[in-house]
Order: sequence, then structure tokens, then C-alpha cells
Amino acid sequence: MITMDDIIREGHPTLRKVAEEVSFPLSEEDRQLGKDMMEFLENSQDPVKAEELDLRGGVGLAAPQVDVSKRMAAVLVPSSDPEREEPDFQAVLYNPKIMSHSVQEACLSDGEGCLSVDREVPGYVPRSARITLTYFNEEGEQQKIRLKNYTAIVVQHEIDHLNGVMFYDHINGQNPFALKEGILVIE
Ligand SMILES: O=CN(O)CCNC(=O)c1cccc(Cl)c1Cl
Ligand code: NI
Repeated sequence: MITMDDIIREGHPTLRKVAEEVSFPLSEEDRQLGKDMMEFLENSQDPVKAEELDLRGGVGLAAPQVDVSKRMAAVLVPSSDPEREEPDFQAVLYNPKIMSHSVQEACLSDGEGCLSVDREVPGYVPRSARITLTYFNEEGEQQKIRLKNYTAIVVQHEIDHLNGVMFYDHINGQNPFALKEGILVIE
């Protein structure tokens, strides 16, 4: 089971590497890692388990964060609709790739955080508002989906990890809260 002890922190070189594609059929190791990463997110979003296991909450986790430089990430975005039980998005993404993206940008009004960053880094993180994503599932089937708003932001944060990019790399150094014309601020 993955806990906070398994998560590497900024300064660790693996966080700045470009991760390697995974090959199919998946090794038992890569398949298990995908499951373990999703289990971590589920535990981190469960108040009882998060407390018991001393986990920081997360909606995504990329393999480089557990010192595995492979192009895979788990994403678990809870439902944004109180009427709906199931998550907005739940998937283990193997070899994810952004095929196209909107010109329009978006950012979260509260900024972003990262389990590999033990400090608050204030500021807006401008990203594409909408993306077309392809990825492989654990069966090796290619998926092609369009994402927008919060889920699109989270997936971009995870794909950044696969390319050695940290969220604060996108924050405007001059003025962290600068907003470009037309950017969508997501509450
Ligand atoms: O790479 C994944 N993490 O570091 C997990 C912790 N961060 C979050 O859950 C998180 C929080 C706010 C905005 C975004 Cl976009 C994300 Cl991803
Ligand atoms: Ni992160």
C-alpha cells in the first residue's frame, strides 16, 4: 500500500525527469502499481482512512511521485454534483497524451497543491480549459476523451509530472495572480 513515506519531495531528481512510456502487455509490476496508486487516492479521500494512514488528500497521483519514472498516473476526481454518487472522473492513465487543446485557458481560483511539495505556493496556474486526451487502459485499449474544467486541470497537472514539470513552473513570477484576458477562473 502506498503511504506518504513513498512519495518523493521536490529536490528529488526523479521529479524533474521525462518519464518512459510503459509497454503492453503490462508487466505485473506496472499493473499492480496502477492499482496501488488508485487505492492511495481512494484512501486519501476517505476521512477515516486518511486520518488513520496520515495521508494528504489528492485527486491525482503520477508514478514519478513514487519514484517510478514511467508514463502512468491515477486520477480520481470526486463528483461535483451532490445528486451523483460516482466520481466525475476515475481512471488509471497509461501513456496519456494531450492530442489537442483549447486556446482558452483556465485556472483554479484556489491555485494548486502537490503531494511532492511540502509548502503552499500561491498563485494562479494557467492551463488549457479543454483538452482531447488519449491514453491506454490496463487492458491496452486506447481511449480518446475530451475533458474540461476541473478534471482537465487535474489531468494536465498529472501529465506535467510525467514531463518533469511542477505546477509552480506555470505561475507568473512577476505577479502570481495575474490573469490573462479570457482566462476561465474555476471556483
Ligand atoms: O500530482 C498530484 N498530486 O500532487 C496530488 C495532490 N494535489 C492535488 O490533488 C491537486 C490539488 C489542487 C489542484 C490540482 Cl490540479 C491537484 Cl492535482
Ligand atoms: Ni502533484
